[in-house]
This record gives sequence, structure tokens and C-alpha cells, in this order.
Amino acid sequence: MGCEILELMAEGLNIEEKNMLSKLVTDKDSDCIFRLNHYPPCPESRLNNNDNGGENVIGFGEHTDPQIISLLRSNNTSGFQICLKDKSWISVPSDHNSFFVNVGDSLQVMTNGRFKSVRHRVLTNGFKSRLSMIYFCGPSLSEKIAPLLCLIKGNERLLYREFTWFEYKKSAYATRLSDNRLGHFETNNDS
Ligand SMILES: O=C(O)CCC(=O)C(=O)O
Ligand SMILES: [Fe+2]
Repeated sequence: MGCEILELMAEGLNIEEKNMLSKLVTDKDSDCIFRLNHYPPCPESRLNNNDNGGENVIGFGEHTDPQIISLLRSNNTSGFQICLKDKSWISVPSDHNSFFVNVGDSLQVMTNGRFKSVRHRVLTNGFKSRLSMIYFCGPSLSEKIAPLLCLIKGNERLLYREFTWFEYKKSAYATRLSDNRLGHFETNNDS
């Protein structure tokens, strides 16, 4: 499914090579991860009465996903939120019949910012437990991640320098979950 979505994305971006993105995931050394998250009901979340059943108690702290795309499926318990441009948080209604697709940092780089890896988090629910499963489509450790030159128009600036997926992971492990882990690779930030 991840490959099909990446092929549709490549088509939407008018990339001639249909499998330019999906081949990173079909690579025999691709670094894909499957994760199961369980958030037990959290009594502290019952104190207030917001749309999550109570006070904001963080179940999974804010972050962007590092990989290319992530495919998320959960039970019918709310809690997933995304951060809007104005920094406010908005709840994504749960739907156990749907997959939620998140763009990861790597795809943001490859599309030179056309696709954004949206910051998200999970709040606990006061009454119900949340179960989610996520398949993270990641490239091989030696894969070079850089803006795809076939997407670059005229004198458009390259927003990121090239790095390997291994370099990204190494640098990400040295930061906190909520940090902008692409900052290190931005072309206007040579730190
Ligand atoms: O558990 C969820 O619903 C999402 C968790 C998440 O964002 C992640 O594991 O990267
Ligand atoms: Fe995530």
C-alpha cells in the first residue's frame, strides 16, 4: 500500500519515473518499521471536558515522522492531533476503517518542501484505551536524501543539503523528539 501511495504521489508531482519514490521502500535493505502503540485510559484526562474526554495529557509527544511516509491505523479512540500553521492543535477524528497517511521528513526534503511533514501528537483519552499501528516506510541506511532535481523549477533554491538516511538517524537520536530534526540539514543553517 505504501508503494502504491508513493507511486500516486510521484504521478501527482509529475515525476516521469513512476517508481522514483516507491523504489526506496521496495529496496531489499529498506529501513521500514512497524510500530504498535497502546495508550491506556488516563484518569487525569477526565478533569476537564474537552473533545478528548478531559485535560490534555500527552500520550505521545509532538514530533514529525522521520521516514518517507507513515501509514497509521487506529481503533475508534480519539487522541491524534496535528499542528496547524498558526501552531494550534486540531484533533483528527478517529476512524478504525481508514488509514491516515503522514508525510515524513525525508519526503519533505525530496520534494523540496512541496509536501510537508506535519507535526503531530497523541493525547490520552480519559475513558477508552487507544491502540494504533503504524508502518513507517523508510529508505535504506545508505540512501541519499536530497531534493529531487527533476522537481526544481528555474532558480528555485534547494532548501536542504544531501544527507544519507543513516546521517539523519544519527543526528535525530542526538536530539529531542520535539526538535526540528531537519534544521541540521537546511541550507541556510550550516550548524
Ligand atoms: O499512536 C498514534 O496514534 C501515533 C503515534 C505516532 O505519531 C508515532 O508513532 O510516530
Ligand atoms: Fe508520528
